[in-house]
Amino acid sequence: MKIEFLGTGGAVTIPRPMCRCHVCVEARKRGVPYSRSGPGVYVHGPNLLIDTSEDIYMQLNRSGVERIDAVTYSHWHPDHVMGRRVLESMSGDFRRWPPDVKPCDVILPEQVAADFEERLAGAEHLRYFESQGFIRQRTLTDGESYSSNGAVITPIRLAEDYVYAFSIAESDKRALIAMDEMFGWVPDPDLAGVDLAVLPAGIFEHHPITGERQIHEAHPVLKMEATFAQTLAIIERLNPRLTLLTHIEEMDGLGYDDLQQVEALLAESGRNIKFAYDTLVVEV
Ligand SMILES: Nc1ccn([C@@H]2O[C@@H]3COP(=O)(O)O[C@H]3[C@H]2O)c(=O)n1
Repeated sequence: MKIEFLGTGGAVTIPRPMCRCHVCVEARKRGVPYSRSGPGVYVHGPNLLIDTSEDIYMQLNRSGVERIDAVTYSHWHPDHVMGRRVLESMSGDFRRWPPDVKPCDVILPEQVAADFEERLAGAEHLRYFESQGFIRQRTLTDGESYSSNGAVITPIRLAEDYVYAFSIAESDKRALIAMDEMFGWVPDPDLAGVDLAVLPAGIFEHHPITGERQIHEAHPVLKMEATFAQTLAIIERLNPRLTLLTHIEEMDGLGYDDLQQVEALLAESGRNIKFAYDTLVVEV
């Protein structure tokens, strides 16, 4: 299987509109890999799209994706779902009569399905798409898996229990893809040693090169969002062959070159941890 990073930004993408910080100015000038659009990953093989940020239209048009056999969502947050109308645009037949629509499977882990009923009109929107034949919805109870083109996809509920990571097994390869929300998560031992882990980088309480504090110790976000240091501890336990970090927030003020330096420091201590960037494709 191949993992394609459609977007490696977080809730605040890079560049942030009208921001004049050096990271945003550089991203506006240089584009990818300095720019980072909304969170989204596509898995070639199962042909599975994970999350649809507001940037999904641009991302799919820019990408090597030729068909989507299934879409799933990690959680209800707006930065991960607000591009969902792509399900209509990619499947709808608006001229033939009767229309020749090929529905796409939308696989919802049970808590995500429940949260879509309460949040951002997600369930209403998906029910409309289903009524038009654009999608077929399927809710997975926790522990249940879904097969697509020979790959087995299992949602894994995180400590932030409204959020799921996805274990994807295809022939003798295993990938773990977590789109966000590592706070408090202790990976199950049976996940140890996956070939590839895709994880959110976490927020940078300290500058990863200078060590300088970047987030006030009393900031409430430190009680809600995993930090980069906490993410590194999770990686220690998970012990993947390769880790790719994503969901990199503009407000952390780290550009692509900064993160390349961090990669080099991690490699010096024998850790195979890299920062993903928009359009990156990795063979597992
Ligand atoms: N003070 C804050 C608040 C939030 N955040 C990031 O914004 C994201 C909001 O949605 P999320 O996907 O839960 O992840 C949050 C943090 O990355 C942040 O980095 N700093």
